[in-house]
Order: sequence, then structure tokens, then C-alpha cells
Amino acid sequence: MKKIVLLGYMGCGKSTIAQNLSKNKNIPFVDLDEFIEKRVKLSINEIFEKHGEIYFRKLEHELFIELLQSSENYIIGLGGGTPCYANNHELLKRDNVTSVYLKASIDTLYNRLKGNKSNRPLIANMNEEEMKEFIAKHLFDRSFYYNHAKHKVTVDNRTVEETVADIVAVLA
Ligand SMILES: Nc1ncnc2c1ncn2[C@@H]1O[C@H](COP(=O)(O)OP(=O)(O)O)[C@@H](O)[C@H]1O
Ligand SMILES: O=C(O)C1=C[C@@H](OP(=O)(O)O)[C@@H](O)[C@H](O)C1
Ligand SMILES: [Mg+2]
Repeated sequence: MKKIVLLGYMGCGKSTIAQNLSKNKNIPFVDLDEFIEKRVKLSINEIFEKHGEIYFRKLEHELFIELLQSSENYIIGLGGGTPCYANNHELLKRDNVTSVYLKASIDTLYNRLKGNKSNRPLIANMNEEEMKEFIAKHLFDRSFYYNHAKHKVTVDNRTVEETVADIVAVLA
């Protein structure tokens, strides 16, 4: 069955937009991070703390495949790193997958993440200056993977409703 997959950097709005697009299209959504948290009964922070990032990436890969193979139609909000590990970007080429990159500028990401970093272990302990530099470099490294998406929607200066409408338009 069909999967609409939202990808992009931390803070671009994958989780928020997946939920709202789900209401608009009347297709159920799954946030991959929440799916992982429910499966192992640990928060993302706890997984990183107790088991480390490599363990998280393995789980992320296995559960992404499990979701893609399910017999339901789903909108899936990925984690920011999902397409960048374990060849997950290759999974975006599957026939039943429509992938959308939610593209945000460094400023947009920084502004959305600065008050919102405690549940994101990669940036949780950074000060604001470190965070801005980290986002800039990390986004540059990851863009290669994000650009494998079938569609690209720019989310800067767009409300949640406008971004949902933009996605509906590219999917039409
Ligand atoms: N126009 C917008 N679209 C999506 N998210 C927004 C928007 N404006 C502010 N946000 C906020 O940005 C933050 C990051 O969104 P989130 O959905 O968690 O991103 P992601 O899952 O990509 O990391 C949230 O606090 C969300 O409410
Ligand atoms: O970019 C990343 O590597 C990560 C992004 C997070 O998801 P969001 O993009 O929803 O914050 C979460 O999967 C984990 O903290 C790692
Ligand atoms: Mg998210």
C-alpha cells in the first residue's frame, strides 16, 4: 500500500506536518520516532543515553522497513537522520513510496529548534552559537540524502496550513 514519506532536517516540521496532512488527506500518520519509542518503551533521549546512536540507527532502519511493508496506507514522518543512514535513502525509490523533502533554511531551523532541543539528543547540550554552526554544517552534509526525495517543498515563512496545501498540490 502507498506511503507518503516526509523527510528533512530536525525542526523542518515533519512531525507537525505529518499529523496535519493526515487530517487533510484522511490517511493515518505514523511518526517514526514515536513508533520507535513505543516499540522499545524508551524515549529517544533514553535510547541514545542507554544504548547509543548506532543502536538507535539500527532500530530506525528496521522499523522504517517494517512501516513501508505494512499493508496500510500511511503518511510517515521520518526522523531528521533517517535518510542519511543504513542506505535508507534507497528505500525512498520504492514504487509505493512518495517522498517529500521539507526544505528549510538554516535560520528557520535555528529559530524553531532553539527553544525545542531538549528531546533532540544531537543538539540538546549545545549553546545557541554552537547550534547555529552545527546546523549549517550538518544540513550541508545531509542535503545529499534529502535531495533523493521525489518532491521538494520549501517551508520557510509558511504556516502549517500553507505547507499542508503546498504538499497536497505537489502530490496532485
Ligand atoms: N509553519 C510551521 N510548520 C511546521 N512546524 C512549525 C511551523 N512553525 C513552527 N513550527 C514548530 O517547529 C517545531 C519543530 O517541528 P517538528 O514537527 O517537531 O519538526 P521535525 O519533526 O521535523 O523535527 C515545533 O515546535 C512546531 O510547532
Ligand atoms: O536528525 C537526527 O539525526 C535526529 C532527528 C530526530 O527527529 P526529528 O527530526 O523529528 O527531530 C530524532 O530522530 C533523533 O533525535 C535524531
Ligand atoms: Mg519529528
